[in-house]
Amino acid sequence: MTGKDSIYAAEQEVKDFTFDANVVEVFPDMIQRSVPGYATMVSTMGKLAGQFAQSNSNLYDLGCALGAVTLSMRRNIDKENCQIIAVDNSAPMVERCQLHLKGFKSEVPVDVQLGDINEIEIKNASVVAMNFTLQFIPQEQRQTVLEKIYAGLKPGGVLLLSEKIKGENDVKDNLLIDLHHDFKRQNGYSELEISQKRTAIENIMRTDALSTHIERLHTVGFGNTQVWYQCFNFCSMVAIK
Ligand SMILES: Nc1ncnc2c1ncn2[C@@H]1O[C@H](C[S@+](CC[C@H]([NH3+])C(=O)[O-])CC(=O)[O-])[C@@H](O)[C@H]1O
Ligand SMILES: O=C(O)C(=O)Cc1ccccc1
Repeated sequence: MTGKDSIYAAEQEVKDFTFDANVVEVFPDMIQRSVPGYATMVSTMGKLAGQFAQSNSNLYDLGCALGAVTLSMRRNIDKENCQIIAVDNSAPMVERCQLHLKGFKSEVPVDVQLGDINEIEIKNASVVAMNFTLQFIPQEQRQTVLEKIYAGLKPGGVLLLSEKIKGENDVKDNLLIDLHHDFKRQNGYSELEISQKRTAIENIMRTDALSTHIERLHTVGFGNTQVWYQCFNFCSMVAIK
């Protein structure tokens, strides 16, 4: 069973963060204590998926981790002949996700795939969800990924995108970072855990400003983009084709 995140509790030589078996064990606790509004984002993405799902189409959960968004989307789909394709490039995540999904019954088929977002095909999609995943794609590749998603979406289809964001200048960025660190402290993380985690993700998770995200979504063709959630430096958007 999953446990409490104490990965950075002891002082250590901090290496780049990876989604390995140790992280899988504590992932639900880690994400719940680290991301303000995570449960709200997951449940609302499910509602939006239910609203935008089209009959005879695919719904994608890219960077599915343990499948929280997949489960939330699946609970809300009431259209005929939909299937969910959940993708993650971490083998231990995919393995645990498959196990986890078996615990819930549904009519909607789910295909959990080990794969890289840069390499998978997106086709006949009414909904594509990326809940804190684009941030792990190198910045110079993000537009290409979004172009592929846009091309694979049906007219009226949506991208549901949640991201940790950077403030628009250093003053605003530091204000958001301080509020987020306070949130983590309140959730029981020590100063050492907060600072070692920050070091672990600084090379592998580069955040963009919200304005960069919005401009990029418009550049690839999305006509309507709406931010529907923001708390500190955590944000969720819906982009409609
Ligand atoms: N190139 C890639 N291709 C596929 N997967 C990737 C890639 N890069 C990273 N990942 C995967 O993206 C997920 C990011 S976690 C998403 C939470 C989930 N959406 C949730 O709603 O609970 C967010 C976080 O922990 O910061 C991990 O499982 C990675 O293995
Ligand atoms: O763990 C943290 O403090 C982070 O900021 C990383 C993060 C960002 C978004 C989703 C999950 C974890």
